[in-house]
Amino acid sequence: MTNNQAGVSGVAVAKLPANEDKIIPTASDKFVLTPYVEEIVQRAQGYLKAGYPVHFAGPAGTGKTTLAFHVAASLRRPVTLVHGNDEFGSSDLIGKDAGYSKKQVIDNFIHSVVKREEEMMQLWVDNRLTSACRNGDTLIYDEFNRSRPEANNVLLSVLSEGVLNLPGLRHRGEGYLDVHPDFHAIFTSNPEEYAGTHKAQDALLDRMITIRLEHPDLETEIEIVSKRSGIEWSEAQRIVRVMRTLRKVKKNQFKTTIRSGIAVGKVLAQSGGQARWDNSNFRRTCYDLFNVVTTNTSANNIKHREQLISEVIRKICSVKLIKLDKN
Ligand SMILES: Nc1ncnc2c1ncn2[C@@H]1O[C@H](COP(=O)(O)OP(=O)(O)OP(=O)(O)O)[C@@H](O)[C@H]1O
Repeated sequence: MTNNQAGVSGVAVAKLPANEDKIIPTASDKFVLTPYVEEIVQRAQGYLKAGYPVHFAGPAGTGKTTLAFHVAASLRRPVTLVHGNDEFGSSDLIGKDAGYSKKQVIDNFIHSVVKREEEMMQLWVDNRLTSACRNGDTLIYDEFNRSRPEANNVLLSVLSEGVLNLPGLRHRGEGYLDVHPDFHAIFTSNPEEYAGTHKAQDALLDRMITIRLEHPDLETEIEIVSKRSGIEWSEAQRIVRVMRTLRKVKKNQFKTTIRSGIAVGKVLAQSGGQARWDNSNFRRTCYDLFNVVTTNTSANNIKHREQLISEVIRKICSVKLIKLDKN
């Protein structure tokens, strides 16, 4: 990604003007807006309009970040993007002192007298949250629970009182910043992720409205896989039905996500083949993408899981898929 292009997998195309630490998201024709997506978008827009931050929470690949960008684009304000990070301190959000600047005046107006005046000034550099609050931008805080709760504490007064506490600027009489009325915040998190995440403080969750996302409905998944990979709708339908059937096999824990479906579709599009059981390339790609196992899974178990995937592909691909029912 270059400095002038930022985006979420091509869904919301975003531009970053040179010298600006911001993104201007614009609508993209790759974004899929089915009734399922539309309902979520409208709910989020309604909450933001009412002055509440929105939090998209859901498992990996359920479209949280894509939705966050799409909803942010509809606010027509620049977007400040922050990714949660375990190493963040509050200064990574608000800013910090960046040294001193020294001003020296040497007055030699009277020939025999030299007067020297020195002034030291502390230099402060705003970080992303501060500039978003100052300018009324939209903050997207992706995977905010990857940052430690202490780092996120600065958000409490921003979200409830509309005030950003900047202790580092107290000496300049700017210790509190009134948050710009156009400022909005959209958060994302994955409550199922336990590696590298922290439990968000209740006080923060209480200040936002959480929209829980699950895997989208059948129609939406097919549309996304088809549009994002470039394969025919009918081919995407087979891939998605394989994914959705595997998801129901609880014991084997197949974590098939739209992302893996898009990847299977892209490989298929590139090889020019079809999503059929007798296409060994297709079967192999499904094993590689859908059979995600841990390092200590035995070779026997991996084989068994591949057989299961193969059976599901055979079953799905042997029926004529013309009707779209929502299961
Ligand atoms: N409405 C949509 N239109 C088009 N593509 C979408 C849509 N929703 C999701 N996608 C695609 O699905 C994939 C997963 O979406 P996204 O990255 O937003 O999920 P996520 O929930 O943020 O995932 P993670 O938790 O892993 O970061 C991406 O490739 C994205 O482009």
